[in-house]
Amino acid sequence: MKGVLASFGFALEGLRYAWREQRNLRVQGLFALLALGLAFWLRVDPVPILLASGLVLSLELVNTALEALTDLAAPTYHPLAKRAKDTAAASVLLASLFALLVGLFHLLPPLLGRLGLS
Ligand SMILES: Nc1ncnc2c1ncn2[C@@H]1O[C@H](COP(=O)(O)OP(=O)(O)OP(=O)(O)O)[C@@H](O)[C@H]1O
Repeated sequence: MKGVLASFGFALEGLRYAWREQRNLRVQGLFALLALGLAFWLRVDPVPILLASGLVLSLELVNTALEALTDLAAPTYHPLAKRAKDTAAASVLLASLFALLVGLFHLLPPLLGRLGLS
């Protein structure tokens, strides 16, 4: 049990570090909260928003970890370091684009209805 609690503490430490250092994570967190608030306001199922936001935020954390490891392995320019960083960043971009589509398909129709525009 002590080991589990320690692992949880280390994970929270990682989350605190990434939240402090990574502006993108804070922006993504803000968008997730806004989308979730909108889902509750519109009384639609929040699960798709939770899943899409969880994916984006988790991939941003993995991207942050890969950036740190890349900087450790290649402090000076290396084409493989560039490939690793750019590909990890692409995973966040792709998840964000799909999350945007989820938000549009899921929230836009009820939002337009609520605003009397449909
Ligand atoms: N050691 C390296 N070798 C080659 N290219 C690198 C290296 N470090 C960074 N780069 C490249 O330089 C660009 C900027 O990278 P950098 O890590 O500074 O910012 P970033 O990927 O936008 O991350 P952040 O979200 O922390 O700003 C990216 O295209 C990245 O692939």
